[in-house]
Amino acid sequence: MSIPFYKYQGTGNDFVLIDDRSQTFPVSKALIASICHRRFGVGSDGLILLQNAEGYDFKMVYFNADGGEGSMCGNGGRCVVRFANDLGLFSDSTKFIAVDGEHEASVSGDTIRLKMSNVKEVAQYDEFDFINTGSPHYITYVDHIEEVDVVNIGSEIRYGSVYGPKGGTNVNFVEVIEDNHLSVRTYERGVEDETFSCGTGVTACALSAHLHKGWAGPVTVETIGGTLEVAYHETAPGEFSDIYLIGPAVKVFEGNLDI
Ligand SMILES: N[C@H](CCC[C@H](N)C(=O)O)C(=O)O
Repeated sequence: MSIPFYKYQGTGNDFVLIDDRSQTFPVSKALIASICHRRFGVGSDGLILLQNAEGYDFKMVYFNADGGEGSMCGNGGRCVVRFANDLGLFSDSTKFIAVDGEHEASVSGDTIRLKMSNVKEVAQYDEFDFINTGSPHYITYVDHIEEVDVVNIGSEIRYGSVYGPKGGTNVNFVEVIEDNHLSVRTYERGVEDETFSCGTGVTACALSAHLHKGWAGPVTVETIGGTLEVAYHETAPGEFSDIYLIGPAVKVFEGNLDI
């Protein structure tokens, strides 16, 4: 069977997108992992099905590269918004549903502005912060981000005794560049590697930095794959609404999967 697919990337976080409005894609962990595999498949950090949903322009169903159904993906969200726009499902602004609830987004040129779920709780510890921005994020601050062994330290924390048994966590390393400006590198669970950018992670780091530094935002965040911006409103100490993840998302190529 031959299934058309589209490859998109947002700041180097790349995804296979499938128009599954007919809901005929044969979801299986092994199949999705093989499509995402960088040697045997198309190669991507995840796979997203665009499906119909009543009352919304579309539904986003996200899978990590290991084939497991993931929690929210911020860069994938921006890519599926661009995909829906390319398919003609909306013109400037959209409302869609994902695993963590409803999202609004708008498209302006190359830039996608995606509204993220509200954050009601930030856990702060001596060594790190923990924030769920649709996906779980461990956040720790470093002085020289280019020297961090992201894969080894990240996987120790992801599989460690605190978060391992709870389903794991994504692990972010943050260097403060100047006021309202960060550099972030992320170990992503489900990919089990460093990715070029992680949208929910970048969002969590911006909120964490706001609490540490008292910045007004928006916060500009450098990732390996490019620059993102996070705007937010702190409604009460450690509670945020109107959180927006802003940055580019583009189509790279399209083809057919022989499965
Ligand atoms: N790349 C994604 C995160 C995917 C979430 C996933 N790695 C997990 O928590 O299972 C992002 O841009 O937000």
